[in-house]
Amino acid sequence: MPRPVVLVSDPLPDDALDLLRAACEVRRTDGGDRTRLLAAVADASVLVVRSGTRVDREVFAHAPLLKGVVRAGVGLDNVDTAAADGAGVSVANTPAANAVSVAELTVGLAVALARHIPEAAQHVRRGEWNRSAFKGGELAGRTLGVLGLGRIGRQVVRRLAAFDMTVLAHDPYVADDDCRRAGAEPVTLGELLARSDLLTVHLPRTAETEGLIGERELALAKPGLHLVNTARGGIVDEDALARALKDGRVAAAALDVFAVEPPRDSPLLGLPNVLPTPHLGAGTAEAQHRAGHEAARIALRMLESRGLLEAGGPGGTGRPAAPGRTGPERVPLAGTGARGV
Ligand SMILES: NC(=O)c1ccc[n+]([C@@H]2O[C@H](COP(=O)([O-])OP(=O)(O)OC[C@H]3O[C@@H](n4cnc5c(N)ncnc54)[C@H](O)[C@@H]3O)[C@@H](O)[C@H]2O)c1
Ligand SMILES: O=C(O)CC[C@@H](O)C(=O)O
Repeated sequence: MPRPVVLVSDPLPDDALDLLRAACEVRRTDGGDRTRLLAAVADASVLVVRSGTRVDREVFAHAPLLKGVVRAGVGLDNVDTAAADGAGVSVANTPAANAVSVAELTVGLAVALARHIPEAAQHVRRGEWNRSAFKGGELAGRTLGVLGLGRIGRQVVRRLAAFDMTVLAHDPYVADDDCRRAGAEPVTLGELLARSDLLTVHLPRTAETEGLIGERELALAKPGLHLVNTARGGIVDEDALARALKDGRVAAAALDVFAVEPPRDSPLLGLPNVLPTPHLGAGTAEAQHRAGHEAARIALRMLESRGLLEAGGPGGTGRPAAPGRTGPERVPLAGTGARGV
């Protein structure tokens, strides 16, 4: 049987690539280079991406052999899952792989805002030593608002509750009892905004969540709010947030994500009370190792289930081979609650 082609169009750790190479022909391309991507995907049976590759109808039209797309990471907003369904292509992600890393970055950003750490570091580097210019505030005793109580939101609750914060959460898809068990008081979005000193966003970017925090919502926010977004750009409207930061309704924002990345034209970049990071939430060795390995194993399982790889091979599931299984069978997504087709 010829070795199936797995196209990897975003950075993946070497050990995950080795897992794929043991059973497949692995080809690399740059998902940001559209022309090369469309040419390279022509022979691919599985495409493995992170957030740098837009997988849309045009990609499926250029990929007659494609059976699966694997997103090494959480957000599937860069994959058109309806178009994949139409093309008979399975889609999977690695929903749990980077939750701890994103939660830890969120805590770091919250503390950095509260204590002016980036500005203070720049100050010292400039040879200055004016300690009173950087008076901060404690997180202890303040109120945390978590928007989106999924995997990452829950990890953030656990960590910031240990800072002695009062914790509120808004997530219409989580039952109140479950929310309380996770350590947060369930509240409406309006109450979350009105009561939170620190608001942290952990939603997927969907048609429903795009612009969810806009002018009207920011007007409801408690004066002096600190906002952290490590989820997706566009959930918080950037123009509205820029206005709120300029007039002081929002005191400071830490943003790991932007509506367009890199965010060259964002109205937020020039503001002194914005702490931007370059989409670093999953940027740890541990998260990338977990996501890369999980993505590689899912890719192998997809190939097995389509009869393109012997079951039980390197990294395989060990399930007995099922001759003739070439139909459009769906590979279950890793973890629970993830979306896919
Ligand atoms: N910065 C990064 O590098 C990075 C890394 C991983 C994930 N992310 C982003 O973080 C997001 C959250 O990740 P997760 O693993 O916690 O996902 P998750 O699916 O476990 O949780 C998302 C939660 O949002 C809730 N939700 C959906 N619509 C909502 C709405 N309108 N109002 C309130 N809650 C709503 C869902 O019910 C769910 O509980 C991902 O979708 C991804 O976009 C970013
Ligand atoms: O690929 C990345 O590093 C970003 C991952 C992150 O945004 C995700 O949704 O998992």
